[in-house]
Amino acid sequence: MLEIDNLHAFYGKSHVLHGVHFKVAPGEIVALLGRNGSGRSTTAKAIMGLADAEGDIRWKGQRITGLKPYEVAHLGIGYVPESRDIFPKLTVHQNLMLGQKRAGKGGRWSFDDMYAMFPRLKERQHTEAGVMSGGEQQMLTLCRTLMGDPDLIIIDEPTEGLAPKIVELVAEYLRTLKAKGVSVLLIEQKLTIALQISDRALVMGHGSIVFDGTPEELKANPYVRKEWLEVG
Ligand SMILES: Nc1ncnc2c1ncn2[C@@H]1O[C@H](COP(=O)(O)OP(=O)(O)OP(=O)(O)O)[C@@H](O)[C@H]1O
Repeated sequence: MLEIDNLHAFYGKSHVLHGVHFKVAPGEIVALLGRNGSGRSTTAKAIMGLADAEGDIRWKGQRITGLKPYEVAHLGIGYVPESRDIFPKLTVHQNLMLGQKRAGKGGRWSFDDMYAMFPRLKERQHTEAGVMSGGEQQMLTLCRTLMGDPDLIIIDEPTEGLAPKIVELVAEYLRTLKAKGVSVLLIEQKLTIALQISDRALVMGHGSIVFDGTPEELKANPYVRKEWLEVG
């Protein structure tokens, strides 16, 4: 479904991705792990047309390298960046309505689906998004992207800074996506959560993929965990 081969990315003269290659199959949750600065966010940005990229990014057989961000989104790849991405002056419900623009009313998700996943958003549906807490804005960003009905969603550090209870809700959200056939590329620091919910784990180091295997294979590989993830 998503196939990446020999991907290089650049910030000006700085060459930060060096031949990245991996695949995401339909309905698969793939965790993209690695230390800070290893190139995970840049990989997401390169796919979304937000970083200078060379190489092959294929989506459903079509080469999408170098497309504009709105073109990539239009093809069905949703992106939830690390920074919260909401319209602060609009209400929660209005934010979700804007998210729905790509899908129209024919999408697989309803407002009620979002409110069932995150009841706090239902309580606050008429509240201006900008006055909500960081965690609530994070939930809204996830839901707004999902309302566009992507077939793949790329999520950068969704649990960063969230209370454990909300982290559990986010994990449940990811399981719901998978149950409805949405693929997920999950950039995550929390190894335990990432390994619990993912079908496959990728580890990046210095702008390359240094491990690609199942969560069980990663758990059984102390070398990769110690060398590239700093856990024993
Ligand atoms: N806008 C930028 N301009 C120049 N260099 C950048 C920029 N963004 C990231 N880099 C560099 O690119 C490399 C990869 O960074 P990237 O953000 O992709 O890593 P990461 O694994 O996602 O880590 P983090 O969680 O810290 O973002 C790092 O060396 C980083 O310093």
